[in-house]
Amino acid sequence: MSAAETVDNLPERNVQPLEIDGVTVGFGGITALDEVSFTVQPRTIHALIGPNGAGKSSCFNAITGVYPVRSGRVRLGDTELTGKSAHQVARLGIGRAFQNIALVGESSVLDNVMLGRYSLTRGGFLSYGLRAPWTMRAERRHQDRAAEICDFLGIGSRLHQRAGSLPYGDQKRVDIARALAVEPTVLLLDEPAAGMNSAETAELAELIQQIRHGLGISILLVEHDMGLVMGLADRVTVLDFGKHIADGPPEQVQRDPEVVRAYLGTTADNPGEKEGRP
Ligand SMILES: Nc1ncnc2c1ncn2[C@@H]1O[C@H](COP(=O)(O)OP(=O)(O)OP(=O)(O)O)[C@@H](O)[C@H]1O
Repeated sequence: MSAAETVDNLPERNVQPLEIDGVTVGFGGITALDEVSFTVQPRTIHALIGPNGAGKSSCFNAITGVYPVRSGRVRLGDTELTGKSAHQVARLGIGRAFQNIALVGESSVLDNVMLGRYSLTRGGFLSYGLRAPWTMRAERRHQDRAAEICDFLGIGSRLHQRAGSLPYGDQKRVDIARALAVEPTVLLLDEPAAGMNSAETAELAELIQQIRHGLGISILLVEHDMGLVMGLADRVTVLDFGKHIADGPPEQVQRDPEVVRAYLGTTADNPGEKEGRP
């Protein structure tokens, strides 16, 4: 491992706009995202909403290099993310917490957060396996940073507990800590409030604000809990059937007739039923 991989020498990061520009994603005959464009401005909380099957997850997967894009571009400032692997995208500053918490339940909180940290090292697990002294020094510094992130998220006292033994809300924090461990300038949160009660959701809202203000990064949020979205987001982008249908501040978007139709949409033949939702 080279000195460039030590914690102090991680690249300085400016928080840049994340630009999704005319992105199309498809699977065979299905167009999951159809020339979608929007920009997440630095240090804002930006929500991406839409009914089931609207293309929100596909959009996250296109940004993070999990799904290939058929056309269009994803850029972070001047840096091209299009066509990069998930690992490269993480290294370039995009952290992602998943809808279904995917922690290694038997491992400690610290070890789970360190999984995010390894994406910052060129050699990854293999170089740690060799256990050279400089590698071990670097690992300690990465562990210190992981512990700092956990402290910031209020789980500093849980570092050595089994991740799987924690209450749901704390497991979500570990998941977010792991995403923050890549030192992102943009954090993608995929339905963070899913499965939470109202008290947990209120705590989550506070946590998201704390991340934005405390770390000064941008947050792109996919969420079905409209109370959370409207209370938190600076800007909201709405998708429906893979298309971008609205964009603006929450109070404007929730009055938009296109958005109301997408959520409450009825067909003339079948009033009261949603139009062809899967
Ligand atoms: N891997 C895939 N293979 C085939 N079709 C897919 C795949 N991923 C998504 N789709 C299809 O793309 C469309 C958009 O799905 P996507 O999961 O992106 O929507 P979503 O807005 O995230 O929905 P939800 O709110 O239900 O999670 C749907 O028709 C879905 O069936």
